[in-house]
Amino acid sequence: MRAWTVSTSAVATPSADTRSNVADVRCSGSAADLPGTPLMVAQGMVAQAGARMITRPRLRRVNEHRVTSEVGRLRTVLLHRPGAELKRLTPRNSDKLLFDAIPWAGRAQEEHDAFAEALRSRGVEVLYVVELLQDALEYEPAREQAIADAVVDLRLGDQLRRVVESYLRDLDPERLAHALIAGLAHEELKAGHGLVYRLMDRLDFIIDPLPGLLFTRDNSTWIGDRVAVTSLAMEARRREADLLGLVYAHHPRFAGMRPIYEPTLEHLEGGDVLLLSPGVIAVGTGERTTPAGVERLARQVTEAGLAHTVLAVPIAQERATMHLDTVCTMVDVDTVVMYPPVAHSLTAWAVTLDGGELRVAEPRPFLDAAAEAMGLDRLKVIDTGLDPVTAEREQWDDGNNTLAVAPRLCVAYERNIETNAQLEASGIEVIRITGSELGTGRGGPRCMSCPLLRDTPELWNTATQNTGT
Ligand SMILES: NC(=[NH2+])NCCC[C@H](N)C(=O)O
Repeated sequence: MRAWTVSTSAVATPSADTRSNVADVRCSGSAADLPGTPLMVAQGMVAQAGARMITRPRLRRVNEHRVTSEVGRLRTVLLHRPGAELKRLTPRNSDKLLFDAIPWAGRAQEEHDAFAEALRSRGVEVLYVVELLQDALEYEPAREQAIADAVVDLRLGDQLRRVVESYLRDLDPERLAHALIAGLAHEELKAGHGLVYRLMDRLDFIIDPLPGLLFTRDNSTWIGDRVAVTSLAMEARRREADLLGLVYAHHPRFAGMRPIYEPTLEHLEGGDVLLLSPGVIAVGTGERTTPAGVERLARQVTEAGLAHTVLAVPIAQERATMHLDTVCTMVDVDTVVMYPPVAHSLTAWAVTLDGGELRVAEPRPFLDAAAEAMGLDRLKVIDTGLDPVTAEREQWDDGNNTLAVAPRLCVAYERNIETNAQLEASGIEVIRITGSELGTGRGGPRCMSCPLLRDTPELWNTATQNTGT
């Protein structure tokens, strides 16, 4: 990774308006290959997130975000600390909001803080969605877009829509971000008269909460130096991508970056997207990502030179395997951990760009197709060797959903005792975190994290293949 140093004298002075705190400065130090590249510099701000004071990051270079693999040393990650939206979950709405149980919100926050701390203690910069969103909402066009997205719901009708719009317009960025994420309950809006408001169930929401935002992997995912703002398949999660889209479009940290995918395109979720190696992407297709979504992504990334091969990997259309990363994650440059029943039965259809057209190869075993595209003799599988019942239980509890912090170092839920023991027996260091409450949403460390910057591992730094960067 390049070491950038920035003249601190160029950092703008603090003020409430993010825009006024953005300044162009010049690189110094080891930036000889990019002389005079402009830096976007946002001043350090302090924000209240829950009960904790968080200092916002200060310096960012345009396009300082880049992810070319699953396992390169993790430098920057985007998380969402679960908040009031978890307290909206009830037995009546949890199915629709895609949670399998009602989480104890305070404990979930503690678990999440420990997750973030485990990453920080390994030198990872942790960003929070809510802070980036609040910053973005300082901009009038971002506010307008956010409000328009929130009231598009046809359930509202014209009259109530106008009331909600004017309610949201009166909120400052912090409270607006809160309403967009935690939702707006019927009782919170004193809309008084009006047919829709009066006929609505008192326990219903005018703006639905977004508990799924916890799983930042799904609503946006980075490929090289571009972000894919995804097209979420489940109604309950669609607005998440709108919020991430706002962040990437309006936050100065991402100025100049054009997304490679958008929520208006065919369904594609980040949990299905695995960056096997620079230039090679596996994309699961099942309950969430559609074949059309894989085809669209393949076109976008091959035409942009971000990848040379996209492997379409069909997975069972079931809740237990909603994304490819529920059954397979990478723990080293040439090693995956996989749910045993699928390890040798998954297939892959290799898609490449040939004379402007997408060419689709005949399906082959996933492990073979992946190894070939990655230029490896073989892709190693950590065979957890578990009996079928333990394997099924631990898969359900996201045992295969690890987050690599570096090659052979990953974060995993502690409860998956057998899977973690097998990982360690194979030479993978495991950072264990508790997830009894976080896991009620059916997602593990990989689902709860969106890497923004990883080093490219040594193996591929020297490789001659198309790196897509
Ligand atoms: N990448 C993942 N596996 N994400 C898990 C998402 C879980 C979430 N409750 C959903 O159903 O959408």
